[in-house]
Amino acid sequence: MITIRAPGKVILYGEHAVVYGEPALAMAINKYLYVTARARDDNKININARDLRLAGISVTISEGGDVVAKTDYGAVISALSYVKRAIELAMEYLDKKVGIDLEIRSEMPVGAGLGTSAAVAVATILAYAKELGYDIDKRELSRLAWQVEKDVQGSASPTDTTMATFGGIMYIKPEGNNTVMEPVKPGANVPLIIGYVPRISTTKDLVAMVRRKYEIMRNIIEPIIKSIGLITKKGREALEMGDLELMGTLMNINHGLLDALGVSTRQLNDMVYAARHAGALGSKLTGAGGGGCMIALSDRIEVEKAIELTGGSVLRAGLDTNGATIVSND
Ligand SMILES: Nc1ncnc2c1ncn2[C@@H]1O[C@H](COP(=O)(O)OP(=O)(O)O)[C@@H](O)[C@H]1O
Ligand SMILES: C[C@@](O)(CCOP(=O)(O)O)CC(=O)O
Ligand SMILES: [Mg+2]
Repeated sequence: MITIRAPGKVILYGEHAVVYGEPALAMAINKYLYVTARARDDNKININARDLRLAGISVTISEGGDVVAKTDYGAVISALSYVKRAIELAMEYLDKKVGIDLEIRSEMPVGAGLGTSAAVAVATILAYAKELGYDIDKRELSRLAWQVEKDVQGSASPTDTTMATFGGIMYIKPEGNNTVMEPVKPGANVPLIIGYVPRISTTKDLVAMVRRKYEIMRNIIEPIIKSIGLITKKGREALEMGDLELMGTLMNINHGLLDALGVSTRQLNDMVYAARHAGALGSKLTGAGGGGCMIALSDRIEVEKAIELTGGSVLRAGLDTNGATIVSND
């Protein structure tokens, strides 16, 4: 039996634009998704995902007290699609099919922009390989997990899977099927507050929504995407110089452009503006949007309170520098 953990991430600059080949700047956070794997002696795959919230349960209670519970089968299968694809690709890559019990736990809200889909893909592939006694190179692990995101999401960048695999702060630029990833050394400590509200849509739907806009009015959407790319490059310089004020200004512009793409919401904007009014140097949504998470560049308690006053929850997280690691191996 083995337990693997993989970190979540926040994107400082560049979400959505990175799906179109622009760079992104991301930081792995010390909040983790855990996968425990135990090989079985049959061919079954048994998945116990404790943190998935599924709507739509129907229960029938008969006279004798028997209870029959039903849930939307399609929704269950779709919710488990990242885990299922991760196992399929791991089996293909290792050319070895063995039944497995998987137990999944997340310290992060699922589907809120912190990259749980990538963390679950990375941790599942690594847990399957290690439980069967194989080593897997981190570059290969991150490539396979990116493939999971591409297959399930339809279109995906390597940002989240790279962060969940390697950790740290990374400048990422997709180049075809390759990923240029450059570790970034910050010139100052970067204080971040994460605020979140529940998200209804998935990353898959939000990425598809931006794609539709891109196809219908490319001459308008493309400059926004390119502009986000320029912000990311400048943001990296600001981070390396430790210029927090410039970083904040760039976050604000980035948020405006994400709003222009249609991926912000009223609740996200409320949190973003409340944080700025309470003294944050900058704030933006992070991840796919549509609800979910925002980040504020600040360490002020007033900023946390302001986010909470809008109805958001606050998550305190620091930097993860290890990426995917073994937690225990019996
Ligand atoms: N703990 C988990 N167990 C099983 N699947 C998970 C878990 N966490 C995330 N996933 C998968 O990832 C999806 C959320 O991914 P996504 O919409 O990309 O949001 P994010 O990556 O920002 O959390 C879930 O709907 C589910 O399919
Ligand atoms: C919107 C996007 O740039 C980031 C999505 O992040 P998350 O799944 O919301 O954590 C998509 C991607 O990079 O594949
Ligand atoms: Mg995701």
